[in-house]
Amino acid sequence: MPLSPRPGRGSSLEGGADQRLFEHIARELEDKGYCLYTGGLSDQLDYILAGQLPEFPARDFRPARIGREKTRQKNTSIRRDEISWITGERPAGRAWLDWADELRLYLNCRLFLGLTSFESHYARYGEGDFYRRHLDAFPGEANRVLSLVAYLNHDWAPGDGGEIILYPDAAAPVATAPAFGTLAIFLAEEMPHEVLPCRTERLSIAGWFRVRPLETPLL
Ligand SMILES: O=C(O)CCC(=O)C(=O)O
Ligand SMILES: [Fe+2]
Repeated sequence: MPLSPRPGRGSSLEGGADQRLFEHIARELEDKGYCLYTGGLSDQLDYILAGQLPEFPARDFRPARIGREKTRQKNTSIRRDEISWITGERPAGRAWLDWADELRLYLNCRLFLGLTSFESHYARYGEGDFYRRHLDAFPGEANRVLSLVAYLNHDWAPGDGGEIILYPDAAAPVATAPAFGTLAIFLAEEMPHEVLPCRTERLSIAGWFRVRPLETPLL
């Protein structure tokens, strides 16, 4: 399915509706170190995210691992999802990477973050799957700086589990259901978080803005 900008509505590359969302994210990051956004998507982002579902690549999912490069390992007591890296070869994935790049440039201007790249994968949690409390980056490694998760689950019900819980340093934990249109953005080195066990399939895209390019290929 081709996924070019929605006809007649303007590309997000031209700026527009998403600028308000970008500014909201910047403010929340400044204030709290995270943003859990449930405020409604622009037409463009709604279209981009809805476009991922038909492309959800059924065959190249593989069990997620923890750690990076030499220390990478599968550990199903910590993490049970399956992932598929987004390479940008397919139109929906490309549109998502382009959108994330606009956000990267905005946040660089606004918060001087110096983000240089973005890596992202689809994630599929099956019934009973979870991701225990963790950080997305080891402090001081100057690697993954900002995490971005977009949820793709229409009709997510309260009993379906799968909430993401953020654990801010100086405030009570916050939980959000992985409903379609919700975005979670948080500082990767500073925000412990977890995914509670799911009672049904849970689809998402997770990505990380980095301050230096990948040294080894994605596995
Ligand atoms: O899917 C989520 O809500 C968060 C996933 C996550 O923490 C990760 O992939 O590192
Ligand atoms: Fe994480």
